[in-house]
Amino acid sequence: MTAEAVIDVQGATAGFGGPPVIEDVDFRVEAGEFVGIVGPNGGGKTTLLRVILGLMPLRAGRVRLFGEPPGRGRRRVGYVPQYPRFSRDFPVSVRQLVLTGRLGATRGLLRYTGEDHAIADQALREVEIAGLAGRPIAALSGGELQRALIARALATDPGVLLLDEPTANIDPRVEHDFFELLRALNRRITIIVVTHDIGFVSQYVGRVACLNRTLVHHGTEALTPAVVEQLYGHPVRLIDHQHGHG
Ligand SMILES: Nc1ncnc2c1ncn2[C@@H]1O[C@H](COP(=O)(O)OP(=O)(O)OP(=O)(O)O)[C@@H](O)[C@H]1O
Repeated sequence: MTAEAVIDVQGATAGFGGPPVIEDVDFRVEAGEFVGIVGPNGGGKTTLLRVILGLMPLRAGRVRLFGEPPGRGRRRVGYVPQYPRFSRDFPVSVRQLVLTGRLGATRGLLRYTGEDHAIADQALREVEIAGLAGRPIAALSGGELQRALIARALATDPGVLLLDEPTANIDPRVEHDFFELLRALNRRITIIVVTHDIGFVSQYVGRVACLNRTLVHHGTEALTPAVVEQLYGHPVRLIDHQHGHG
């Protein structure tokens, strides 16, 4: 018997009343993998993440997270959404933001424990922004805020990290550092990252899943221009950003 998958999506179809946004998607992720999900705007990437988390009903198919229905399994997912649900001007420090990752574990008690603080500090060290712990989140760069959000997700002690477009507001030089960080985190945790950036991500991840309503490609073999053309409907250059902008 094979080890239980972290994520097991079978034949998933979902949408918003009109035609399905994702259709008959099979998507399986094993423990320890680093998987990229790419695809055009509106291709259904965020929808697939929401289906995985049980935040959107399925019209057909089945989802298991750590072998459980998503409503139960999602407690073990560190989700970093595309647009954080708080205002950047909200007057909290980086440490306070990361500590909110412990709220699920405090079981409604209004005080964080010493252990919560230790876990939050460790998460800040792991994403290499311990020096920014006392800074208001309003005073962070886009890249620093992303690291703070990942630290918050890590503070929940997750079994998998799910990141939706984490590099959307990051310039290519910082993006390289950011993916290096994800690569380092992947030594101990399964990571799934949604991105537009097809050329860049394939240098880092072990596997790329290409989603444009259906899963166009889902393998370990390198992306070919033909697959990319099928995905976007037109040829796309696979640009290596490291040698792009100066
Ligand atoms: N709440 C909603 N009601 C109706 N349609 C929606 C809703 N949310 C998303 N959609 C539609 O579903 C489709 C897929 O959206 P989704 O956000 O999953 O795509 P995506 O691949 O993540 O796109 P992007 O790369 O632009 O973030 C889009 O056509 C979008 O307009």
